[in-house]
Amino acid sequence: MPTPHNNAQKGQIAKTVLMPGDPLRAKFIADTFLQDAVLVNEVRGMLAYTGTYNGKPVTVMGSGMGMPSIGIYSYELFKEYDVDRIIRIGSAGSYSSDAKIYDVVLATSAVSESTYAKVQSGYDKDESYPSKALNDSLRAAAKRLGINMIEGAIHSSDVFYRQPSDEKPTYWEKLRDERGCLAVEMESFALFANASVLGKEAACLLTISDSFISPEITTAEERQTCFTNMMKIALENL
Ligand SMILES: O=P(O)(O)O[C@H]1O[C@H](CO)[C@@H](O)[C@H]1O
Ligand SMILES: O=c1cc[nH]c(=O)[nH]1
Repeated sequence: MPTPHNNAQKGQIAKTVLMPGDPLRAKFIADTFLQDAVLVNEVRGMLAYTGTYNGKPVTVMGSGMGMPSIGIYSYELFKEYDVDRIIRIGSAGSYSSDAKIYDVVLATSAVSESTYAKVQSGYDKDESYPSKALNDSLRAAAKRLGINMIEGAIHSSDVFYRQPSDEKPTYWEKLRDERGCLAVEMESFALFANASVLGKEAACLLTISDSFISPEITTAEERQTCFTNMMKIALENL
């Protein structure tokens, strides 16, 4: 029962899907952590693998970058493949001295300028929310592993490269100080909105890859391979 964007058969996708933006991060997770991983989608290079972790079935699939992209893939997974829960595992830029490079952030909400949810379902608020039960389960998994997580709102942005501006405070200082956003990424607002309208569960774990307040930055290779703590938490949650 393939879709225009996914040529997996229905039974080839597990009930729980881990979704990094980068399809090569999905391949890394399959190669590093899964047993008996099988490539089940490669349409548009959006690699998806299904295997097991400690005997539990799981699929890892790239979402691409931005809300339109994760909007398509997550909607199809929930609606056409009967997926119950999607855990995004992404990279993020820190807006706060509380979130340092390689720290893991658990999103408690996603604040966004995106029109995705309004257009998709008429939802006209600028903040969407993960599943409370799934977040609790991720907290318990992190605790079992002894991995520290920072929690808070995140900014889901439609724009990666903004034109420089002299505005003070900056847009990101306002998001931090007025909305409590710890960091920025580009997908969770749409993922949470899709899960909510379809009665499914979603959550988002992020690893800080760069910072708006200090010059620290990680390479593309590190982003692909070194974000293992959030991967371990998401897998332990199974
Ligand atoms: O590392 P991923 O999961 O792709 O997440 C972040 O990285 C991309 C931008 O570089 C955006 O997709 C953003 O959300
Ligand atoms: O969306 C993102 C992800 C990582 N770093 C950023 O600055 N933005």
